[in-house]
Amino acid sequence: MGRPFIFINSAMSADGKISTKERKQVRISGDVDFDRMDELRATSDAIVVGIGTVLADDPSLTVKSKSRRTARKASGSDEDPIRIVIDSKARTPLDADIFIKGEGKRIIAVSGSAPEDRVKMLQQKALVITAGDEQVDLCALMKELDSMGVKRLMIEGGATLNWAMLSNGLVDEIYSFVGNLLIGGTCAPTLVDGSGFDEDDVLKLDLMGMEKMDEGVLLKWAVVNRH
Ligand SMILES: NC(=O)C1=CN([C@@H]2O[C@H](COP(=O)(O)OP(=O)(O)OC[C@H]3O[C@@H](n4cnc5c(N)ncnc54)[C@H](O)[C@@H]3O)[C@@H](O)[C@H]2O)C=CC1
Ligand SMILES: Nc1nc(O)c(N)c(N[C@@H]2O[C@H](COP(=O)(O)O)[C@@H](O)[C@H]2O)n1
Repeated sequence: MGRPFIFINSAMSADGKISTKERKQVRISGDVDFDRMDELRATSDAIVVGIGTVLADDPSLTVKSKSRRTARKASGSDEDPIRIVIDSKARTPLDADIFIKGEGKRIIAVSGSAPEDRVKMLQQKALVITAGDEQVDLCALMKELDSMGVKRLMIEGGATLNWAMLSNGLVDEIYSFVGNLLIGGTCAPTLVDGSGFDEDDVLKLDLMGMEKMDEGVLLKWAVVNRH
């Protein structure tokens, strides 16, 4: 395939929102779903987020369970998967939690349009990969990650990155926890934002499974990619 197996994991409200209109993080998942997410992190080679998520949430993206961290270590891996930020203009703050918390490699994926001084600063903290001219070229990046040994890749959002990955045919499966709340707001991000598909071109999914979890439901979808 020339790229890793790629899945999106996300939590959304019953009306499809993944955070508020101010892009403030909301606890949508319950304990069981957060634990399922932790297992997905622990069994992935790398976790990817967009710069919008880093600026909004400052996530650490670490594996939370001590036993899972220990098991990863025992199998010769770092306690945390490689943590990757898609950041065309190299805006990741130098004091972001992904640099401070956990262990293992960090990658900042930038484009040719990133300011050189910012790239130099980030190189003190992470491996910086340049792919694409104005925006990160996600297809080229996925190929490069594959050649580095990343075979199982978890996408943790946000809405714009999810769109970019899906519209480039780069996603195999989506795991979406739907929580028992409404967030509302025309501008609140949804599972997939971006410019959207045309009517004749909508992306089809196959339902792989559904399960009641916490006070919501977990939906598992396979993406029917066109190529
Ligand atoms: N409930 C959940 O499961 C999750 C919710 N979120 C929420 O999502 C929101 C952030 O989502 P967004 O603002 O959409 O930001 P995002 O995290 O999707 O990052 C998008 C940014 O990535 C950059 N980028 C670089 N190369 C790109 C490319 N090739 N294609 C597209 N974008 C590229 C652009 O600067 C773009 O604005 C936050 O409010 C956060 O709380 C984020 C993760 C999980
Ligand atoms: N799966 C899930 N459920 C929720 O209810 C959420 N609010 C989120 N949010 C995302 O989780 C990330 C936080 O990671 P750390 O705890 O800092 O490791 C962050 O990206 C949130 O947007 N996810």
